[in-house]
Amino acid sequence: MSIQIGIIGGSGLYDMAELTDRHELTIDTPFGPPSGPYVTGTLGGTRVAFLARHGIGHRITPSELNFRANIYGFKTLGVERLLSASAVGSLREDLAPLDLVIPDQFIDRTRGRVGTFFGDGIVGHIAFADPVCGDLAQVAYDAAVTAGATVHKGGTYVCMEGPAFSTRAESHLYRAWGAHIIGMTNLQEAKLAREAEICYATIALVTDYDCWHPDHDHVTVEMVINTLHQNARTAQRVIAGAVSVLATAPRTCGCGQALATAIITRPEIVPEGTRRALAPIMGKYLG
Ligand SMILES: CSC[C@H]1O[C@H](OP(=O)(O)O)[C@H](O)[C@@H]1O
Ligand SMILES: Nc1ncnc2[nH]cnc12
Repeated sequence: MSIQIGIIGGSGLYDMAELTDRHELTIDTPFGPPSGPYVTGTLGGTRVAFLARHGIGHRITPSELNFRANIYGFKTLGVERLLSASAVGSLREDLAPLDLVIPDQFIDRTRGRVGTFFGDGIVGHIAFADPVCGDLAQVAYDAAVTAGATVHKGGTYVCMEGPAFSTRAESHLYRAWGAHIIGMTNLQEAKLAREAEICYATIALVTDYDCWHPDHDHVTVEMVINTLHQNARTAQRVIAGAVSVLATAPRTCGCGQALATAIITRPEIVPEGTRRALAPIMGKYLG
């Protein structure tokens, strides 16, 4: 049975306790293994698939994440809308720890990560001016308001390579660029989800003021995890609320047709192996 809603949990969100009728699914992909098993289950009456981004026990660094495999796995399950939850540092005074942000832009400060399904004989270029699905972001925002969270709609997420946190000079630079929050994981996910014609939006949980703020210590993992523990219930309520709305809201955005104008390679010259590997992602365009 196809599962249309996916959830990818980041630091501190390794499981969804409310999931009932749970099954673990190990999915192999042409790009290697995803971060771990997908947990399928029912959340408030709706079937969802959950994946812990960094693996069980948090053992995969942001640079080591197999973003292609993670998105491919969701696609093969039938996922059309993917909600991410992520810990972020704040680059603005008014975005305080425990606040939520639903970002709508990214700045890519990663290096050498694979962030596309294209290659190996097929070339395509998706539009990425608006990297987040506006409809899904609105649902996430509304769910956060309903859950009683302090939530900010929109904002620019700097995706840095890590795993070390930023230097103070970098932190000030990102502020000067007008960015709002910083993390290490969302950019490639958003790109690959778009290529896979999956709606993507992220619920960013502010855990710290990074290192620019004169009145706050530099960021530590302990600080991040302590804040996440305080916010875990809220995050789960927001996700559950969003899922209940998505369950009955038809998909009317353009994400499901993102590849319709993107592929430039003549279908008949796409190598057989590439065609086979990409069948779940773009088979409908390859004849
Ligand atoms: C544990 S602090 C740094 C870590 O937290 C964020 O992870 P995620 O986006 O998966 O919640 C950040 O991107 C870093 O990977
Ligand atoms: N300050 C920070 N920088 C990068 N990733 C983070 N995740 C949580 N806080 C962060």
